[in-house]
Amino acid sequence: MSKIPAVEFSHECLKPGTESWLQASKIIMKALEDHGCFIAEFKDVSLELHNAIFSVTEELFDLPHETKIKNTNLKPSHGYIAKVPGTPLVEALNIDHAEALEECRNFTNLMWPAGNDRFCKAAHYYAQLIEKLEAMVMRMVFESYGLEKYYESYADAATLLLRFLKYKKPHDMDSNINPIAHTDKSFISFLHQNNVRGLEVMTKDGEWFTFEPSPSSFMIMAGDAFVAWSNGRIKACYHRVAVREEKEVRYSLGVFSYQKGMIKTPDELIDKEHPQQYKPFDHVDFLCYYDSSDSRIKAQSLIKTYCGSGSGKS
Ligand SMILES: O=C(O)CCC(=O)C(=O)O
Ligand SMILES: [Fe+2]
Repeated sequence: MSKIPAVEFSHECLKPGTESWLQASKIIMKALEDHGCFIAEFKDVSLELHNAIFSVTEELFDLPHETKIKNTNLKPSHGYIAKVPGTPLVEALNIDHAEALEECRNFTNLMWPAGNDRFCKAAHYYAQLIEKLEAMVMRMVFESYGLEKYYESYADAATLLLRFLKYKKPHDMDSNINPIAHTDKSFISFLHQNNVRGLEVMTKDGEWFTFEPSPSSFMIMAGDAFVAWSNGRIKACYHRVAVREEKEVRYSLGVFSYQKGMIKTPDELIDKEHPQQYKPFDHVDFLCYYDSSDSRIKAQSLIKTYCGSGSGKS
């Protein structure tokens, strides 16, 4: 059985160009091309920070429904998500551009008009840490493909969506709390969970792998946009949430990286052996396309249908 590789990351210790950096790059590239995911043991996230962020997450979900619905966004799945048919016990709130303190503050003031500095600080600090992790991972990918000259423009166009998720335990067997298996629409996603396991990813052998919760463990998954950018070299991680434990409510945090504007496969990744598989596309437009698709096909990645070279998109 293939296991998902785990790599130790630390902003302080893992420096570009060092032997440990090159080693980590090799492991993550193979994992992204094989499974579409890997586990990061991100030492910058201490138990204390883990507890702090999940404590404010609980506080957020304890707010009344009337308050939570104020979290709106024109982009699909970027605002309050609740009472979705089929999964009524899953709830999510989202901070778009969470890397910007201003956006964390706006969200906080919307949820707590009298202010909640503890929440704002924890959310922004967490987003900044993931931003550092994202930068390390993506720099490794660009370098591994010999595309470091494009890294800065990628980083300038990257935005982070911070999602808080809650899975309530069902009181009856009829209500399902587990959303359908899917691939993310993001470029790359970072998943972190409280002490209740639930996230499962599909390995290259088609088996479900359970991600064990730990305060500094992150499941890093490639989304559909990453697949198109890499001309199909990187796989999108197919995953699902299956909460099997009865005892507690599950909370998780997702950080999803999106690109502002167009995503285009670098010319260097296109040649005779690797003909262009995806046409350039706008990331938000792809999200809208997915959102308006029939829910029966939502389990599929849809990126091929949307902008695959054989698709109708010109
Ligand atoms: O809760 C999780 O661990 C996963 C959530 C997820 O897959 C998503 O929001 O796309
Ligand atoms: Fe997902």
